[in-house]
Amino acid sequence: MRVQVVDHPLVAHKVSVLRDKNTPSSIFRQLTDELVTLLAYEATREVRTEQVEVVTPVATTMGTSIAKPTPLVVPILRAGLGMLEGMTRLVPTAEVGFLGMARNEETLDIITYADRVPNDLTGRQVFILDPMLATGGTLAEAIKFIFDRGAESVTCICLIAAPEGVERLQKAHGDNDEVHVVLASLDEKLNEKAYIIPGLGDAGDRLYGVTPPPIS
Ligand SMILES: O=P(O)(O)OC[C@H]1O[C@H](OP(=O)(O)OP(=O)(O)O)[C@H](O)[C@@H]1O
Ligand SMILES: O=c1cc[nH]c(=O)[nH]1
Ligand SMILES: [Mg+2]
Repeated sequence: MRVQVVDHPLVAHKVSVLRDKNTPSSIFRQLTDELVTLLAYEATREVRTEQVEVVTPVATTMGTSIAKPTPLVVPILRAGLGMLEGMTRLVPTAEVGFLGMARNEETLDIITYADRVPNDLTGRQVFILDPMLATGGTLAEAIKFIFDRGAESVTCICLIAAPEGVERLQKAHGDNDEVHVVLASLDEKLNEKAYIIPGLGDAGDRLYGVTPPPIS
């Protein structure tokens, strides 16, 4: 497993505004969208391509095209949905599946409440979108879910991670070279409620302005 923290002043600036508790949902959504595009640029470096013939107005040349099967993007509902548009803007030919997952805030167990992902992912490069990697429970489960359907590789694009979550993924997938995690920030730690410190609070609530009932 490879972990990459994107070290760029624009990323650092936008993450700092996201963290601010006074940043309203409208700006939070916009910054999330912008950050995904910056992270996705790095995360897609190894996307499979093929050579194609291109006829310019003056010559014929060989060009590069994203190969089939096209990348599959999987946002983890709810918060990952805030990252979808930024990703598909950068990779418009990508296909999209959806996974609804929520952690029970008491037990920290993960509940998968929606599976809208194709059954057969044989040979596919999959990009999982979720802004927060806290205990790592959600992503560990999501990565396993995607590989169980036959995917070739999984790249997770997250905004903020806790070291505890990265360690959990290392334990689960450390020996798999086909797992890649791209982050905007690796924070200090988790607090006693498993929230990332300093973090930005609950990403879903901040994106959409509401706190849904607990899931069980
Ligand atoms: O690493 P973990 O400890 O599993 O926590 C991270 C998960 O928590 C958040 O989702 P949440 O369960 O709050 O659902 P939501 O997106 O609907 O708010 C976040 O978007 C991750 O999916
Ligand atoms: O800090 C955290 C931890 C889990 N989920 C979030 O949205 N934020
Ligand atoms: Mg939430």
